[in-house]
Amino acid sequence: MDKYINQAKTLMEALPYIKKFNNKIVVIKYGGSAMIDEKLKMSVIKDITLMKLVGIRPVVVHGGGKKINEMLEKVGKESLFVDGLRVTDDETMEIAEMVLSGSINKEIVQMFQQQGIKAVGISGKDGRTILARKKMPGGKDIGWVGEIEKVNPELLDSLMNDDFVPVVAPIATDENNHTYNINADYVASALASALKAEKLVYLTDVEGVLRDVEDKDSLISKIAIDRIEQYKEEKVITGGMIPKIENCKKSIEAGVNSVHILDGRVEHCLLLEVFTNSGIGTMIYKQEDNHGE
Ligand SMILES: Nc1ncnc2c1ncn2[C@@H]1O[C@H](COP(=O)(O)OP(=O)(O)O)[C@@H](O)[C@H]1O
Ligand SMILES: CC(=O)N[C@@H](CCC(=O)OP(=O)(O)O)C(=O)O
Repeated sequence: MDKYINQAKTLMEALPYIKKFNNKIVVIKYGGSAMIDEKLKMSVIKDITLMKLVGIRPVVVHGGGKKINEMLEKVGKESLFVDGLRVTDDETMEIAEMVLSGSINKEIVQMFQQQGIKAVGISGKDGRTILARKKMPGGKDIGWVGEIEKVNPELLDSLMNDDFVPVVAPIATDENNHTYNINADYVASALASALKAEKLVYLTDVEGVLRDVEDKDSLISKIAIDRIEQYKEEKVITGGMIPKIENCKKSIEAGVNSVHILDGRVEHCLLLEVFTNSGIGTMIYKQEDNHGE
């Protein structure tokens, strides 16, 4: 009996959130480092399924950096990164596209379909959803790494209007049809901004932004966007966290209501974040909100 009372209580707690998010777009960036095993992957998909069933419009952007590293290792290639971005030569580009658009994208679509949810997998190439140009971080040439020039949300809108969950791989083309590898954190942020999403959630393999990466108890639960540069200079934020946090800032500035970095390895982290008051992970906010840190 107690079990049912508790379930009813949980449902009552979630109801205002269900209403608040009805028909709103939530962009979920599912990072490769949080794709650990089948059980955990399915648990993320089930949470997104539930969000969809209560009327939220989820858009999934996935990464797959870890799997690309594994495939490169198989062909004897080392993975090199500059500020969290993969140095992408011709061969790396080919492998990255095969892994992201071919393998991971279709696996996620298949998992949604197993849950009875309509899903379509695309990359930024499809419907010219993402137009890219070459990115040169600090003037450095790191190969076929793209910067997002423009998002055309037409295809995503029609998929959502037809009740599909769009699943997006972070690959795009430029005007000359060159293929680019784009860090999925940038894609998630650009789509969230273009779609005027209510929420952008990054699922990764850490509790959130940590003051000390080695100490999981050093979580910074709230970060004002004007503190980000300082954290970068102090080397609190390094590697794969750089693209994530820079993009959180961009989305907040573009009007996305809230941006969160969560540990995708925690079961039901998405439900906890979306449907309860007790947020987990790190929330990025605008200075004037005066949330305090
Ligand atoms: N201050 C920080 N707090 C948490 N993680 C950090 C921080 N600075 C760097 N990182 C690194 O960022 C990684 C997450 O980025 P990344 O590996 O690219 O994940 P994803 O595949 O989810 O995009 C963490 O595993 C951690 O090693
Ligand atoms: C340019 C660049 O860095 N592209 C990324 C794309 C995949 C990605 O972003 O995967 P995660 O989200 O799992 O890190 C890469 O090649 O790893």
